[in-house]
Amino acid sequence: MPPRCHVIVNPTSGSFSKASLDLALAALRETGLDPLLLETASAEDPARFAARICAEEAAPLILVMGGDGTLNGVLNGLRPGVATLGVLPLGTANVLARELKIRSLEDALGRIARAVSRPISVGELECAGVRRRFLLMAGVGVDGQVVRGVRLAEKRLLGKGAYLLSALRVAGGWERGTLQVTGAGRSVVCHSVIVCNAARYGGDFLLAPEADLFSPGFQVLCIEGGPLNYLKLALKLGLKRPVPGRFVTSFAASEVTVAGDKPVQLDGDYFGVAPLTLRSLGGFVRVIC
Ligand SMILES: Nc1ncnc2c1ncn2[C@@H]1O[C@H](COP(=O)(O)OP(=O)(O)OP(=O)(O)O)[C@@H](O)[C@H]1O
Repeated sequence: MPPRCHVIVNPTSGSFSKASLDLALAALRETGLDPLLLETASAEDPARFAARICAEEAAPLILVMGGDGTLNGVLNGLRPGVATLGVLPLGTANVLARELKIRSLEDALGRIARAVSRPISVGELECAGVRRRFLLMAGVGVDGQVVRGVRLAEKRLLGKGAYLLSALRVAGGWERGTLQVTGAGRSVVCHSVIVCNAARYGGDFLLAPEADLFSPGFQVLCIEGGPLNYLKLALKLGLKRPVPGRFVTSFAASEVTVAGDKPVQLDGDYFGVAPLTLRSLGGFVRVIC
């Protein structure tokens, strides 16, 4: 019997199409795999499906067709060190796929056929007794506010443009409070913090080149100041220039606490409100790369 793989598909993700799904299933069968399709019907399904698969199989291969939010859901249903994940990017930003330098669906299918995988580290957030894992980044402050303010209808219509609209609304009602970020013997008072488990952010923008999915630990970027500083930061990222050091304090840490009461985003989806603690979990899951 051909080896089984589970294909968790989010039909609501940014660039999903029935044609892509059919192409992927046919390619997987051609590779000699037996794909079992699990189509999500709600935002809770990715984690539920992953938990069920890990309860039933010792070393499952789970392929995720969707974006970073669906991958985050799957990550949160996994048992540590058990599964191998494959990414079939059909989301809006597809940051994990970009981080793994996956260029297209066809490229992703080629990598699954070659079956080379490596363990990656992930992050775990703890907030008011709730734990949630993340693959890419946790943002507290302005980017949490921007993600919270994204309207679904605008995202469907404009894709990434919906984040720009939300950012304009955030700039219009600027909030001046501070956060206290503590980790690796440092304590920084700032306006926002982005704790990076991966180097890229929001697409192909290289925010934290020192952060490495394949090594434990985070790169912590503490941002000070008002809207002008965030605009400068966005322009530098857009122009592929290094992040400015004058108002961004950057350090490496494997555990970070954030005190303050600002909105939090995890892997591009809204989570809730700080305070919180973030920990790096080394070698949590293998990923096809
Ligand atoms: N069937 C579904 N109905 C509604 N929401 C879903 C469904 N399946 C998954 N979701 C949730 O939708 C959110 C967005 O999905 P996903 O990340 O796949 O697409 P995206 O937002 O277009 O891509 P990216 O995150 O890469 O920008 C995730 O939080 C995911 O858990």
